[in-house]
Amino acid sequence: MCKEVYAGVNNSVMSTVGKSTNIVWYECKIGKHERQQLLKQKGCVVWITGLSGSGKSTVACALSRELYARGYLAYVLDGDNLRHGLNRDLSFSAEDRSENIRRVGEVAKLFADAGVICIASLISPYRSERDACRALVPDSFIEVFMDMPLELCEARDPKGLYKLARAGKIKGFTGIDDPYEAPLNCELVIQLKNGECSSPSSMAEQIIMYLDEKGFLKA
Ligand SMILES: Nc1ncnc2c1ncn2[C@@H]1O[C@H](COP(=O)(O)OS(=O)(=O)O)[C@@H](OP(=O)(O)O)[C@H]1O
Ligand SMILES: Nc1ncnc2c1ncn2[C@@H]1O[C@H](COP(=O)(O)OP(=O)(O)O)[C@@H](O)[C@H]1O
Repeated sequence: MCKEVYAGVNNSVMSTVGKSTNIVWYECKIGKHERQQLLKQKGCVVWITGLSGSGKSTVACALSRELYARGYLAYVLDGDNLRHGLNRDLSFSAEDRSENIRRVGEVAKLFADAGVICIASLISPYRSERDACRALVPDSFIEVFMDMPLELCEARDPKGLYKLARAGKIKGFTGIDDPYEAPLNCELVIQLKNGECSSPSSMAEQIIMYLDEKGFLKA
């Protein structure tokens, strides 16, 4: 929340934002537009949501690779990886997951402002928090739902976490004893076709086609 308080010296607008008082936004001469011209692309956020094991990290990296091969700059913000650093203080409680999503949304916004195609891949189980991230970059948020059945994710179980959750050794595991709220109005849904999972590169291609159609792959 930003509350304008008063005009300080040089008529600069002093604000209170969250717990910060008396702060002033500093505008740089080189902005998003200039950076986009340099990179010949539009900064945006591709937000990949879905259950653990649904293929978020795989498609995020495939997308980053395919974009790189075509000369576009992308950067992956992966939930698991960010929990090794920026978000290492957060657990999997509802409150901490919300804070996790909020922080990743803010970081993604910075990357988009830098002109980069930011690919955020995290479970992000709550609709309202994903919507809040969308509201940070309203015209450049592409929500991608990895709509894979729980049974498939659980059968994959690459880290053995579902097994532990079923055995009661992990409490509050998404899809088992913690909620996942599927998107209602997302830009892209990636699903099984005739019961088969497409290859990561064809999923990446589906996203690239969308980015191209919407004009993100030109300045
Ligand atoms: N309780 C519980 N529930 C879900 N996931 C768990 C949990 N504990 C650990 N993990 C591992 O953490 C990864 C998810 O982290 P995220 O930051 O993406 O989660 S969230 O968006 O805050 O819900 C997730 O990685 P992915 O499998 O890549 O999704 C899991 O490996
Ligand atoms: N399109 C795909 N086809 C087949 N296997 C896949 C595909 N995408 C992911 N996988 C496999 O599924 C497992 C989970 O993928 P991962 O990307 O780690 O999911 P998430 O990041 O959602 O947890 C991995 O073993 C991965 O190799």
